[in-house]
Amino acid sequence: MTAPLDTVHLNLGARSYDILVGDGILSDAGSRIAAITRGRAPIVVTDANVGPRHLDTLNAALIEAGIAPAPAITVPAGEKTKDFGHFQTLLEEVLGRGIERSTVLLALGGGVVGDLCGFAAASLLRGIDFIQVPTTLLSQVDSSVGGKTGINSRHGKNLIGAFHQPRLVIADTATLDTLPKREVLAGYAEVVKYGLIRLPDFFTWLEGNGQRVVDGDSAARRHAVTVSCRAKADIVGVDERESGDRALLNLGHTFGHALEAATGFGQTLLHGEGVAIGMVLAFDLSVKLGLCPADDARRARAHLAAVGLPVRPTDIPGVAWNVDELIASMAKDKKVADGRITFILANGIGQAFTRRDVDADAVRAVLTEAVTA
Ligand SMILES: NC(=O)c1ccc[n+]([C@@H]2O[C@H](COP(=O)([O-])OP(=O)(O)OC[C@H]3O[C@@H](n4cnc5c(N)ncnc54)[C@H](O)[C@@H]3O)[C@@H](O)[C@H]2O)c1
Ligand SMILES: O=C(O)C(=O)C[C@@H](O)[C@H](O)[C@H](O)COP(=O)(O)O
Ligand SMILES: [Zn+2]
Repeated sequence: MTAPLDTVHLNLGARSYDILVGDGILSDAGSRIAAITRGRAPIVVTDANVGPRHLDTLNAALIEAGIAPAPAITVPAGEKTKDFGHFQTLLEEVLGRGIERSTVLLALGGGVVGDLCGFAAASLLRGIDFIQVPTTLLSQVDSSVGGKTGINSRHGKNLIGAFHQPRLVIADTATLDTLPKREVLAGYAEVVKYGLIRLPDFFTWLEGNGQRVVDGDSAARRHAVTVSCRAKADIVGVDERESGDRALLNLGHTFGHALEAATGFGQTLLHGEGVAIGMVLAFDLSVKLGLCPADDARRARAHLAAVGLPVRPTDIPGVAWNVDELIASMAKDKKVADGRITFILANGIGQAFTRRDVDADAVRAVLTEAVTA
């Protein structure tokens, strides 16, 4: 039985690849994987939550394609795994398997596994192939696509990494059936991001149907993942290395990454939750600067809140936010140029743009209001 799938193509010349989206497609994916590994077993990297739930399906697909699976490498679950220590351990473990330049890594998991495994693939033997099998909503709509890989530093989020494109992405939306609700919501923030950046009609669709996506309705979920992947592929296809429009995908992230850093990259604030709050702050800043109608900011905030996402820092219990620290952290953002932070702002829903010279007093005022609200 072959499950129906949508194919999104990311066009990057010699580095082009397909993103396959569908409900239950992992079981049928063995031959697609075998075509890349040339019939050999990939080295699967997964985490302690995902392996027990989805490794059997992947291994059965490999066996059906005539591949005897190798034992998977399991890393601890969670954001703290995206650090130097776990990166080193992973590299040594993969090297211990006796790899060649034709060895293929396969990331089975969320954005943490994908970013870590992708960076390992970028580094080992100066670059080997890897395949993404994302198992969180966030990784299916965002992190598995586009080739940003890396780890965090004590100086900030994703400050060490490489652009390294996967050879194939297999987004089986059925894997989301085992994902905890809080993680589904965190991923949903990145779905909303595409609407807020440049797809106003998609945002309107989400206002009416987003709850179905969050609740795991199969058709709605597949539609949301496919539209998101198409939106990201369109942007990355013209600006792989973020010299222009790719920065729009960072809507909410300058604030969000600073909020994540302030909470120590753990369970207090998930990446997607930081992005939800950050997008609301970006819209608030746009309104304060007279660039965006207040009603558009209200709609963005209202929708994120309606599905159950945090929309202001004070929605996160038990954190004493420090505005100076947040601003210092934002100053280490990768989009800083000539000492000035680049913000992603919006003229309205679906009308995001980048702006370098943002009034520092306005940024401080927006943050101060948000942490005291
Ligand atoms: N490279 C990019 O372009 C990009 C884009 C967005 C986010 N990111 C990064 O992605 C990371 C966040 O990714 P994430 O939200 O997927 O987090 P994650 O990888 O930590 O996964 C979230 C949690 O869900 C568990 N999990 C994963 N799949 C599961 C499943 N199917 N069933 C049950 N549990 C499951 C994981 O073990 C983990 O505990 C952040 O580090 C962020 O910076 C990268
Ligand atoms: O792919 C991109 O480009 C993005 O910005 C997607 C973001 O959702 C993602 O969180 C990314 O990792 C952030 O990139 P960074 O360069 O700000 O670390
Ligand atoms: Zn993100």
